[in-house]
Amino acid sequence: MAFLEASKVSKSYRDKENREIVALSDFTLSVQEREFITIIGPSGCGKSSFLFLAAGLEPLTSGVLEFHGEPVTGPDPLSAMVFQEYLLFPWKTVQQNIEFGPELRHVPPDQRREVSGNLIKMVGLEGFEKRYPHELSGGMQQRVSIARALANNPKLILMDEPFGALDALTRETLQVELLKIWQQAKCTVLFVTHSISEAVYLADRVVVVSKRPGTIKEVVDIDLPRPRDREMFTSPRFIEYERYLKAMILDDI
Ligand SMILES: Nc1ncnc2c1ncn2[C@@H]1O[C@H](COP(=O)(O)OP(=O)(O)OP(=O)(O)O)[C@@H](O)[C@H]1O
Repeated sequence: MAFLEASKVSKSYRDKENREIVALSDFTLSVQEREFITIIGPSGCGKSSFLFLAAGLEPLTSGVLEFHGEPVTGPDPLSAMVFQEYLLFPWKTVQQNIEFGPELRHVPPDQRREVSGNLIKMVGLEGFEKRYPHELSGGMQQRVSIARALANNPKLILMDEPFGALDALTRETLQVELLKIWQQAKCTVLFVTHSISEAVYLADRVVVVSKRPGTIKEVVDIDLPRPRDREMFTSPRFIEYERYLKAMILDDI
């Protein structure tokens, strides 16, 4: 049994004139535990919609979607979402933002402190515990968002263009760190991106979604060794994956 199983999932919305917009159709994907999956496709093809369905934040229109063997019917404490906008509480410090989830779950203060201390180390924010979000760069705020998501010890992390708003260098640094965090946290990641190189660099498998209504065009295994390093970006195999994926997306626009 797959860890996350989508079988013939479809999702429709209604626009203001009550016309149906089919965002996803016949979307079938099996994700295994601890896989790193990236999802790419043309703008508006339903990538974010799929994450929202998997997070239980939107109901499906038809099909079957199961997470750890149970139908997804609403938010699950074993999954967490990270968005492009950092969505931190501006009135809370780094530490308080990270401890928010455990606090809601009535985890005692000393245990919460331990959890946030470990995560602050993991995401490289030591020394910034008492800072407020407005005192941090975009990259640091996104580190806090990732730590906050991890604070509930999720098994599945759904990331919607998390590095989309960051400058190129910060983005590269966070890609490297995310892979380390993923390996340490032993979780499964579904990661939506518009960047083909980011998709290849991070993934075990890249899911290519067709233009709307989004359906899976192809799932490409990324046969590059781990741990990944930046040198790979210029390797012939990496460039070949990029070229192949780009052609597939351009073919659809
Ligand atoms: N809440 C909503 N109500 C109505 N239509 C919606 C809603 N959410 C998404 N849509 C529509 O569904 C389609 C798929 O949107 P979605 O955001 O999932 O695509 P995407 O591939 O993530 O796009 P992008 O790459 O531009 O972020 C789009 O046409 C979008 O306008």
